[in-house]
Amino acid sequence: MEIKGTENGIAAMAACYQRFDPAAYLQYNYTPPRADFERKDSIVPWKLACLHRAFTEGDVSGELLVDIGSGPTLYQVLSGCEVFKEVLLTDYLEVNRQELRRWLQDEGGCGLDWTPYLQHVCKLEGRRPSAWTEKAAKLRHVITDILPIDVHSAQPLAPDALPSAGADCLVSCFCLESVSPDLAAFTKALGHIRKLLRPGGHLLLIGALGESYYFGGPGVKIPVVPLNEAQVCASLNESGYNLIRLEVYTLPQDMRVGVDDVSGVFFVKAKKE
Ligand SMILES: Nc1ncnc2c1ncn2[C@@H]1O[C@@H](CSCCNC[C@@H]2Cc3ccc([N+](=O)[O-])cc3CN2)[C@@H](O)[C@H]1O
Repeated sequence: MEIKGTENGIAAMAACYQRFDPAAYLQYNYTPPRADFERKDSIVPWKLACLHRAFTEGDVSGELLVDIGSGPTLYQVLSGCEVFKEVLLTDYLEVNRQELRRWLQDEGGCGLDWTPYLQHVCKLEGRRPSAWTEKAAKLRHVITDILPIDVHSAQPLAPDALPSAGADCLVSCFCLESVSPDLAAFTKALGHIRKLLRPGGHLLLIGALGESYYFGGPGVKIPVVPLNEAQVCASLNESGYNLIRLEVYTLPQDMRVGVDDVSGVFFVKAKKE
């Protein structure tokens, strides 16, 4: 019964995503107060600091970084693009892949101005904020493709998408728990993406704690499997990762803006032994 339930849940989830609105989603989550670079306790600066530290503390290296479920956002690879020669972005929806392509081709009409994000990460790297144009150029150089992905498939990417050895590092932000109908599906998806990673490679995972829904557009209410820290740790362990670090951010009241019922955000650095 459980399996049947999960299959139906995954199909229902896919139907929800047909109504996902990238522009609205960007406005809900990637503008102030959640993305306020003047506020020490804003969520996006916290996420960027976690990613900067994880990519630059010396144990993460290689050629290829793959971002799992990029959505219409780029912030997740702003630090990684300085460490890896090649970055692949992925998403389930063509509307999101198109949004990313628009930015990459610098043709204007993007749903969000990423300049403040680029400037903030330059600051984290000890560079002058005006170096953001170099970082933008670097990003446009290292991102070599934007691929379709389905984390519920035992083979999430097309067979020839990655070198046979796999990716050297995976990053995934707010994806798995938002596309999984239950904890079993979340854990299984972690196992599916693990196969994309070479032995010794790292997984950098950011996700929501206590989230049961979010709005992917006006009136587009998308169910989320609510997770707590213990479940995240157990799922990582069960799906074959070694946990290196788990950090938690608890949302201040004024970050709860009605677009979801998130209570916290987790950051995980883990390794595939
Ligand atoms: N089967 C699939 N495989 C892979 N990707 C898939 C699949 N189905 C949909 N997708 C793809 O995954 C989706 C990724 S966006 C998911 C949004 N996650 C929840 C949202 C995000 C968010 C952001 C920021 C903050 N905060 O506190 O600052 C909180 C929150 C919590 N609410 C979307 O791109 C879809 O296109």
